[in-house]
Amino acid sequence: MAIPYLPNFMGSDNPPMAAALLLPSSVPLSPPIFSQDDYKKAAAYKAVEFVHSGMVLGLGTGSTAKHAVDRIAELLRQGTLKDIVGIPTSKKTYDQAVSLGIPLSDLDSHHVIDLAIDGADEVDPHLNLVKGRGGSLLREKMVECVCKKFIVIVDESKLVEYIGGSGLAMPVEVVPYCWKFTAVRLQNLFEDTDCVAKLRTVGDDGEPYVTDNGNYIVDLYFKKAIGDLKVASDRILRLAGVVEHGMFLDMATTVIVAGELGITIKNKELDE
Ligand SMILES: O=C(CO)[C@H](O)[C@H](O)COP(=O)(O)O
Repeated sequence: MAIPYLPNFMGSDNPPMAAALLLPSSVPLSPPIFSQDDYKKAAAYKAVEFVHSGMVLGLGTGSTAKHAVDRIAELLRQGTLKDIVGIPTSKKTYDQAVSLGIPLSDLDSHHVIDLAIDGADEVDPHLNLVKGRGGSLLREKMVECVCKKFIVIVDESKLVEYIGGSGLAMPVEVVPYCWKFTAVRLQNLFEDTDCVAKLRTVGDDGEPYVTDNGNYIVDLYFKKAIGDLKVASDRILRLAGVVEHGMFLDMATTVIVAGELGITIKNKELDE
């Protein structure tokens, strides 16, 4: 079926992806609609092409990374990949990988990781990221900062002009002790951007969301750009009570973006 403007991830070099994205035959020849999840899957499958047998792999967290973990498991089952060791970045990913039979380990046993694949909430033109809207930023950062290669997989909705530019949360993991005090201090750090700090909650009762590490998350909402990101990062990390923040600066080596026009691969070394 020739569909003129199908993105290039439908190419014959990737039949599984093509199959995954083909619309059912009952759908008429009106322009095919690809969902955001189709794009996430396309980016994830493309990233897994960079995985080789024998690698130690950082396994990301979230709805995009989940597709990559599924695909790695599929290639292991097929025997196309062998001797993979996964380092999961959350309990959720750990559970998914265990259920799929991916051999797992941790940072205590593997201090260097060959490749990590993970999603992101925002990607700026310099490949700086916001991560952690899924709540796993601490383990993600611990794993992804020791990777030789860190491939970020996103659909095009995650591209922003500047960090914070989506108007959505920039998460900060904080210890539960006197979190209100820490939230106020965080908000005050960025008062010139009319920043609002909010505790992340779950359920109707407003119970605090608790991370895999037993901490809380304070989400920061910026109304404008926060300026020098390294300075902002240092200021946040200097606050006692802060464990880690969701800005991943200068960490991604490659970003794979899937969208209406197909797949774009941005490499740090080429773009900087
Ligand atoms: O940082 C993350 C989890 O902590 C996720 O990678 C990020 O939230 C993107 O998630 P999704 O792929 O579901 O859009």
